[in-house]
Parts: sequence; C-alpha cells; structure tokens
Amino acid sequence: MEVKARAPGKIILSGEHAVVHGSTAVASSIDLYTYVSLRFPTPSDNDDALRLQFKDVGLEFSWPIGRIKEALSEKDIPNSSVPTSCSIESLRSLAALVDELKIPEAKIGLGAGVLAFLWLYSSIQGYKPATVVITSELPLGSGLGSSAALCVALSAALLSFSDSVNLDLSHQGWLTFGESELELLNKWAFEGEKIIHGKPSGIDNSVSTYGNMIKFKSGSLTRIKTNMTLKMLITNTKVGRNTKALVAGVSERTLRHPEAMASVFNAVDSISTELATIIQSPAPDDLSLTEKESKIEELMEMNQGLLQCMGVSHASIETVLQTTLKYKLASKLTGAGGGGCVLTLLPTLLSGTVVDKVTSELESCGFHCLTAAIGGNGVEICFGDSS
Ligand SMILES: Nc1ncnc2c1ncn2[C@@H]1O[C@H](COP(=O)(O)OP(=O)(O)O)[C@@H](O)[C@H]1O
Ligand SMILES: C[C@@](O)(CCOP(=O)(O)O)CC(=O)O
Ligand SMILES: [Mg+2]
Repeated sequence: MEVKARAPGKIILSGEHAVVHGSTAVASSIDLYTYVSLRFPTPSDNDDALRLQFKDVGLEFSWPIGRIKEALSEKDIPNSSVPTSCSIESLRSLAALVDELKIPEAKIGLGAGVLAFLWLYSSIQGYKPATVVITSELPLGSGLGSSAALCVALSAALLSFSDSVNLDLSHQGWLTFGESELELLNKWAFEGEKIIHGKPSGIDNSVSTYGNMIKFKSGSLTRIKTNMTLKMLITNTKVGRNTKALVAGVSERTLRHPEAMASVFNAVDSISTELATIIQSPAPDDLSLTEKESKIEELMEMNQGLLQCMGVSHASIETVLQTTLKYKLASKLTGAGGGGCVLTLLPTLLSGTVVDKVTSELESCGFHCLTAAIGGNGVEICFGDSS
C-alpha cells in the first residue's frame, strides 16, 4: 500500500519575521507543491531499513530501523495523536545519525530536513521499515516555504497510516482531511518546522495545511475571504540563505534594541491588519480596484522598509526593488529574506508588454522569475495512483 501527500508552498504578503514576535502577518498558498510518497515493504521484501530519498537534490539515505530505535531508546511507544517536541537528548541522538551520512558541505542545510523527517517518522509511525520519497516543485531555501510544505506533506502521509486518522482508503484521486485531522497534522508539521527553523511562528505550516489566504497572529489563524484577485511576480534571486540563521539574527537585534524593534513590529502589525482589511473589503465598495492596488503597493513598500530595519534585506533584493521601481512597480521580499524570493504586485491594468520587459530585465541580472497562482487547496493525500 502506498500513499502520496502533497502540500503547497506559500508567499507572505506582509509580516514575515515580525510574526515570530507576535505581529499579524498575511500569507497565501501558491500552486507549487511538495510531494511525499510513503510505502511499507511487504514481508516478502525482507527489508528492515528506513529509506529516505530527496529526489530534488539527488540524495538518498537509509538506516537499519534498529539504529533509529537505539538512538531514541528513551522514548515511549509513539503516540501519533499527541504532537510532541523533539527533546534536546533526542535531537542530539538523531543529529549523530545525520552526521554519519556525510552530507556534502554544499548541501549541509539538508541535514535539518533529515532530522525533521526522522523525528516525525519515528514519532508517528514508530520503528517500521519504509521507503519515503520526497519531490518538490518549490525552490528550496528561497522563502517559498519548502520546509513547511515538506513537514506538512510528511505529517499527512505518516498520519494517513496511523490510528489517529480515519480515511476512506478506497477513495480515488486527491482527498482532503477533516477539520480535527488538519489540526493534528498542522501541529505535527509545526514540530518539524521547529527542528528546521529553530523558532518558527507557525504561519508557513498553517497556510500549507489549510491553503488559500490566512491572517496569522500569535499562533492562531483566521481564514481570509479575498474579494480581489492578486497577481504577483515572484523573482528568485537565487541567493541561498537559511531561515534559522535569519530568524535568530532578528531575535538578536531585538535583544540589543528592544524598544526600537517593538515599534518596528508594531508598525508591521498595523500594515498587515490594513492589508487584510483591503483584501477582504467587498468588491465594488468605495475603493475602486485600482485604488486598492495602490494602497497594497504602498503597504508592501512600507513593509519592505521595516524588513530592512530588521536587517534581513540583501544586495540582490535591493537590485530587484530598483529594477521593478523603474517600471513603477512595488516589491518586497517574501519569507526570511537575505536573498531568496521577492514579490512584485502586477496591477490588473498593467500591460503584458511591461510584465515581459520587467521579467526580461530581472532575468538579465541572473534572477529567475516565476509565475504561480495565489490561493488554492492546502494539504491533500491520495492512495494508489494520483495521476
Ligand atoms: N524537497 C526537499 N528535499 C529536501 N529537503 C527539503 C525539501 N524541502 C525542504 N527541505 C528542507 O528545508 C530546508 C529549507 O528550509 P528554509 O531554510 O526554511 O527555506 P524555505 O522554507 O523558504 O524553502 C532545506 O535546507 C531542507 O533541509
Ligand atoms: C521569517 C518567517 O516569518 C518566515 C520564513 O519563511 P521561509 O522559511 O523563508 O519560507 C519565519 C516564521 O514565521 O516562522
Ligand atoms: Mg522555511
């Protein structure tokens, strides 16, 4: 029996980093997914290994299942219905297993993904041999939430074969979970994100779980009903960065300048709240679509300025901002910054020629422009053939 899960990536329209410190943020899923397939061997396979394939980066790992049991020996029988944080001791033991993999230095960031996998797998499924294959349409480590999409899709696949979830195994095609099941898998995914990000806010796993657009503050989400279609150009600067280090950098700056940073976070909170109000306001109200878009552009620019205050912009991001400004387009970084992706609002009345021109100018700087639909389903699973 095989199950496949898919979970979407995301863009943060406003409030990244500040959301870690309690401010409101607004995020939307995008139609680029991470896929996880999970298969248990049959007795005749005579296989007692846990195998993990990261297809996007061409890496494969395997462990005799007994080694994982040994590493986590102090752990009780796993209980998939109680999301549990990885203790320092378990993290240390699992990290020793990951060290043995000798991951090449250039791909060392993947170690965090392997750790999250080992924790989620053993906590939800216990010590059973299996093969898990990961593929993604998302660029990894670029601000589009690949870490959360991985944790959400993994939690979904693992839970679908657990006692905590009741699913129709004969269903054909993609299947969504019930509300309480989504809540459970979102909590497990958050435990995985904690291993990858250090101190995540929970916005990325929540938007990947539930899909569409959400407003998020202090761990709780409100689903947003959009009353306008937003079109964004996503520019990947291709400058690699690590979310954990950037989040830690903002926390250190906050410790050095608590009052100034509190004001920055407060300003971001107001920006996100206003943005959510604009997006939700009834379609033909006192504000025309063009007026709404101009307001959103201004809020994006203000948010970008505050992200610069937090120290998470980058020369490559500044180049994207200057390039799009030449075409009177507003942009902001999305995700953790320090490189990664930048969002540019494409107003409804903008001509296709301008979009082509700005795209080719950005690409001539060595950046990669993506188009992705905003919104859409959250996590889904499929038993058997998903094609
Ligand atoms: N498809 C994948 N294959 C392997 N590792 C992945 C995959 N998706 C995410 N990861 C893990 O997530 C990390 C990237 O997460 P992060 O730095 O938070 O950036 P982002 O979430 O913006 O992509 C990778 O270094 C890796 O550990
Ligand atoms: C910076 C932050 O707000 C978003 C990070 O997103 P990403 O991992 O860069 O896609 C961190 C968080 O909210 O957990
Ligand atoms: Mg991430």
